[in-house]
Amino acid sequence: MSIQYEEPALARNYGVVDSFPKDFGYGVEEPDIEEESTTSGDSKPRILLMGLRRSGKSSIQKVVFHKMSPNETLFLESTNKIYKDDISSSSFVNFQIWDFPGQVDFFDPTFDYEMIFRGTGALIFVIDAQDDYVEALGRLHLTVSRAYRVNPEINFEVFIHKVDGLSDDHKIETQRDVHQRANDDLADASLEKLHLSFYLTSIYDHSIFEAFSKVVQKLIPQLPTLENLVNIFISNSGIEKAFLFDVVSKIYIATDSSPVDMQSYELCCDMIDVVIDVSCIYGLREDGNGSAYDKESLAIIKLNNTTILYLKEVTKFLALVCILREESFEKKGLIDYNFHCFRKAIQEVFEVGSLTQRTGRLQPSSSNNSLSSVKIGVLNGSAV
Ligand SMILES: Nc1nc2c(ncn2[C@@H]2O[C@H](COP(=O)(O)OP(=O)(O)OP(=O)(O)O)[C@@H](O)[C@H]2O)c(=O)[nH]1
Repeated sequence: MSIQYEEPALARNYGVVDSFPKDFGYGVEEPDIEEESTTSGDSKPRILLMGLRRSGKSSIQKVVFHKMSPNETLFLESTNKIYKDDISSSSFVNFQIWDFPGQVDFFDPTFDYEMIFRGTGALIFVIDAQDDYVEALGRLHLTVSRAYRVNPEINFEVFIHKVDGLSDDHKIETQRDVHQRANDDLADASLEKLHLSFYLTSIYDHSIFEAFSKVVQKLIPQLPTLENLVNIFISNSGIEKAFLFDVVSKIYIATDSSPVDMQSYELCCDMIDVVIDVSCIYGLREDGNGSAYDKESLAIIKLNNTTILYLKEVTKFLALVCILREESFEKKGLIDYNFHCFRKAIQEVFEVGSLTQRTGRLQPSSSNNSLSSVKIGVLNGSAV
């Protein structure tokens, strides 16, 4: 069987945010896979999307990275080629997503799975939870065991998908059952060391963005540094929760160490949508030029429950979105000063535009992971 590879034809569909600058989005033409295999040492880390036909792989990719509305996915045609999508979303989230057709036989001798798995950072296996998943579990086992033998460093992620059709009890029961059976299969094959992570996902809510955020975070070696920086920033600024967002995809690449609740995450995602929409309509220059998101991007929204949402640009692709109480916002000068220090530290950690990656992980070519240069003002609420 010969496998064909397809480049994204016109994948830059931002829907309502059409006026994002061209270089704001995702996707650069990639060389053919054959070419890449010869230079696999410096190819971008890959996230593979695998699973049975119609499990929802293409929908996930389109909704998360191309702003397709969930309803539009009803009209997606079946994928019959490997579809490579280059996600150059920010200076440090820099990877390719490969969407595999459901009917691909990975174990066909003509299929160079060794090359594919060798350069892979994460393998996402999508299981349709609304369907009978026995066959999917068999395929999951075959796929991950083969991939693990080639590259034990891969993160194996299982999306129990389309859970929008399931009641809460049914969701939990399905997750427990899938978890149990998949791990039993691994134990039978003496592959206990192979770790699978499970997520309940749907394109009809924010769960797919949250799951993807966690998958991507595992590929960022600087994650502990980023989390530390967010922690230092919020604890010295009276902020309750903060997310460092990739603005286009709404994936959060880091947050503070308090637990993430879906409502806060959704609120922050909605804020990004509002800010970008308003900016697209009213923020561009009269000649239509300019960017909907730039160095000046800043928004403060007061909710009717004494909560404040605060969004500010960090880098060309990243925004910090914070949730805080109204009384903490009285120390706005302190927050602004601390934010200034935070932004500087982030920029030092990731020298903009100078990313290289090795071993399937995302790496900056030059980074300063030291927190020693971070100065944060904490003088009883007054800015320093
Ligand atoms: N209810 C529900 N339907 C979904 C969800 N995600 C995808 N779908 C639907 O599932 C169907 C198949 O989606 P695709 O994305 O084409 O599936 P695929 O896995 O890429 O399929 P192949 O290309 O054949 O391998 C579409 O009709 C989608 O609208 C979801 O979260 N919930």
